[in-house]
Amino acid sequence: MVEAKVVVGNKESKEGRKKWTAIGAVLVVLVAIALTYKHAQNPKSCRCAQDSRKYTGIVEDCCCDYETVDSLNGAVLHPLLQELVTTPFFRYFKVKLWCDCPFWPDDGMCKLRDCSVCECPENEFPELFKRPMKHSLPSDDLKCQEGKPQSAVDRTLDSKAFRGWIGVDNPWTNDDETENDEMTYVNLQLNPERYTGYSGPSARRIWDAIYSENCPKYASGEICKEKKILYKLISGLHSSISIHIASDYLLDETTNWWGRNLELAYDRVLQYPDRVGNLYFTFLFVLRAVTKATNYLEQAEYDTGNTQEDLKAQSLVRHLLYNPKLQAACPLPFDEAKLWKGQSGPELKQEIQKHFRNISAIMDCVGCEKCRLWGKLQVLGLGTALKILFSVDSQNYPNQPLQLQRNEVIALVNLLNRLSESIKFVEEIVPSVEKTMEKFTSEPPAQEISLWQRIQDAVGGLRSVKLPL
Ligand SMILES: Cc1cc2nc3c(=O)[nH]c(=O)nc-3n(C[C@H](O)[C@H](O)[C@H](O)COP(=O)(O)OP(=O)(O)OC[C@H]3O[C@@H](n4cnc5c(N)ncnc54)[C@H](O)[C@@H]3O)c2cc1C
Repeated sequence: MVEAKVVVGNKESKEGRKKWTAIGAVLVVLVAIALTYKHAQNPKSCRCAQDSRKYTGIVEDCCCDYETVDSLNGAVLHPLLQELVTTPFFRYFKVKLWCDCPFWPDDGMCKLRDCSVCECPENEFPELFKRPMKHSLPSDDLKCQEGKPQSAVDRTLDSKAFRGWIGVDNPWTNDDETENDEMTYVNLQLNPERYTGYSGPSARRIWDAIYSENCPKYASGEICKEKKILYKLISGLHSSISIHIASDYLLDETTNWWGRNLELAYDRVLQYPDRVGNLYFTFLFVLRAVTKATNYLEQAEYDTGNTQEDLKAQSLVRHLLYNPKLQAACPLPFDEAKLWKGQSGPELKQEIQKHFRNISAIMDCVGCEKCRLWGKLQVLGLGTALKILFSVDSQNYPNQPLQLQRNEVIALVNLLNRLSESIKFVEEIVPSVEKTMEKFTSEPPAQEISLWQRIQDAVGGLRSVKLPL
């Protein structure tokens, strides 16, 4: 009996399996039809389901892919730069903070005290920084040369051997960087780039003015590659600024609670693949400038009077310039040699230079001190990258060596660090945001209210909520 029951039971279960297989097959067909229909309605959501990692392949106009940038940045560049920018040499930036707008009067719309910059007390910044010309060569000082110019010593060798900081003009930027009473030193570590509340028509007018500098004459027609590059640099910087606002946002003003605002990151940057692409482009462009200036940066002096910290800065710079992983994975992040070719090259370069100088001048119109500080620093950083890549050709003209000001080097490295932080943020956040967006788009609209709560929860482990100050 027992055996018979077992046999009957097996028979029953076989039939049952057949029945369930048939139901399963029908379900599979139904799901396939539903997915095909959904894909036709919303192709993006299906793509996201298959691959939540949106950014793959070569970064447009660059020589390196997204995956390599992410892994290099995470493993090498980000940790290195984070340490480098805390050294005394790189943390003090000289800047004119007066709002001295040549285009329209200041209409600052800054709402928060976080807008203002904490300047350095006199005794805080390095002694050596106060005497910037101490190391420069008195090449045009004719007082001690007894009249005849030919009696002057040829200092070519000296100036090669001597690696002091001198004041040289940057044709890409507007500011007069030479020492004057209007300049203040700011400790960048005390003034992080984050949410300040600066917004509305004032901020919008600045961005509009900056973008209109890109192609004022070509708005209707084609943009040449060089102009496109200027646009991409500005857009990449804009993405980075928005990411910093989102990553350090005042979530609750009454309790002074700071943390990540992922909705803002998504609304302003992540939902636009071109803005993310431009961020990666700008990062690679600046990285290329840094590596191209290797000889100069390697030999430069990083003196602030604090031997231990200065040696650390020098050693970190070398690690950055000669990193084997960087050299192997992304030896030429961006190929500047492809630009400025053809007959109109030099004029085009001058024209773009003029536009970039205007962008630099517009920074004086930013109606929020802290935004102005970081705006000026990062535009100077971009101007320095442009100068390194396009205004100096020491390979073909060895008698025109690259010369940078201390402030330019500080701006360049701090800009690279800011971009590296933004890339890290995007890389960490994109898969979770995309996945949550995918789930969200496949669920009924009743869930809408909790979307950002769910994204926050999904990336909860990555969140770094700041305690009230
Ligand atoms: C130089 C500068 C520095 C600033 N620094 C800070 C700061 O440190 N902290 C702070 O809280 N605020 C800062 N702001 C203000 C901030 O950038 C925004 O302007 C503000 O938060 C209002 O944002 P919004 O939503 O109106 O869009 P905005 O960011 O002002 O953008 C304006 C328009 O530009 C376009 N756009 C946006 N992003 C891109 C992109 N990546 N590429 C191409 N086009 C784009 C869009 O059409 C958008 O509507 C700064 C502004 C400027 C001009």
